[in-house]
Amino acid sequence: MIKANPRLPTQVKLVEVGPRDGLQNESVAIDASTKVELVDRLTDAGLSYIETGSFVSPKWVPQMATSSDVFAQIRRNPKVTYAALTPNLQGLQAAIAAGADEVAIFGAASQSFSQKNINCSIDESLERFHDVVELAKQHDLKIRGYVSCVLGCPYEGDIAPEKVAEVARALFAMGCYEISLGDTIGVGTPHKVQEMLVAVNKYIPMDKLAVHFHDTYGQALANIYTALNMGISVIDSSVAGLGGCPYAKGASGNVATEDVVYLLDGLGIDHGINFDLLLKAGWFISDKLERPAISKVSNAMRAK
Ligand SMILES: CC(C)(COP(=O)([O-])OP(=O)([O-])OC[C@H]1O[C@@H](n2cnc3c(N)ncnc32)[C@H](O)[C@@H]1OP(=O)([O-])[O-])[C@@H](O)C(=O)NCCC(=O)NCCSC(=O)C[C@@](C)(O)CC(=O)[O-]
Repeated sequence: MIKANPRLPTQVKLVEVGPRDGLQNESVAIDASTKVELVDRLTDAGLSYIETGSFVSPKWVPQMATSSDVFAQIRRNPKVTYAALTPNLQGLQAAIAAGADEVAIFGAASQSFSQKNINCSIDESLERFHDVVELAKQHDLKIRGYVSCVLGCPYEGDIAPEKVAEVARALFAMGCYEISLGDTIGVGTPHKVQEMLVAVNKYIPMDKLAVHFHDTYGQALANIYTALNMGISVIDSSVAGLGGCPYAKGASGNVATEDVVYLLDGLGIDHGINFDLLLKAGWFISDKLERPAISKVSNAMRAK
């Protein structure tokens, strides 16, 4: 028996982004009750962190307009964190009213993506986030930070690792307890991931970083394996591989939670997920969307 690689973590936390990142780009309106059932199923499957919705402008992302209803109707497990994305004070106030356990602010390492996604420059976004963080702290809410386009931008192409490090550092200094590094358009490959993580790690310890890969070019699992080997132990993923960003044309879904769990099982890394219930949650939402999951593992298991 080959010994486990000592550099790999023994335990990984999965941040389930399916109900938010996964569904935000769906063009057909999905009713709140379907989203609620998805979140409840993910809770039952053992996910400890579920990004349940976002409080953004309904004109910009109509699919998330039902987030308050979803938060009101989910069956909460006190051990689970039900989180929401909040771009500004208005969003934060709505998230507080809805009872979100945690919030996330989301910036970008690309000037053009920042403008398209949240209608302001990177510097303006950091100023805005500062106010959000201050109010969240007053409410004892933990804040997660996202940096998008860490390995490429749909408008600008390559992004310098130093730029990613600069934005991540600013969010961390502001008070985000963890920074999730997003390959929004899924163009990254392992060496680029390494370079980017080394740059960010100059300012932020690995145990305060998470990775958020989209699988557009089929590189997500290779990138995750690279990140695990570098000491990352928090991974964002989306049940059934749902997802795509409305402001990143051609970007496909997040890496599927099912695929990540299968990888972790093969590496002997603990994750706390009930694989069978996770698969069923993925099949539930895939049936609702009337298409197969974007997950090789999910589809292979369903075909058995
Ligand atoms: C940031 C804004 C609001 C700026 O949008 P804006 O138009 O500049 O905002 P504004 O402050 O000028 O307000 C304009 C209108 O929006 C309303 N408004 C203003 N704020 C809110 C709010 N929070 N909730 C509800 N409504 C809001 C506000 O009330 C007003 O309404 P009106 O008077 O015209 O009727 C807009 O650009 C927006 O909502 N963007 C969100 C885009 C988004 O959600 N993108 C997807 C998430 S990011 C992502 O997926 C990437 C990630 C995180 O997963 C990681 C990765 O993969 O890289």
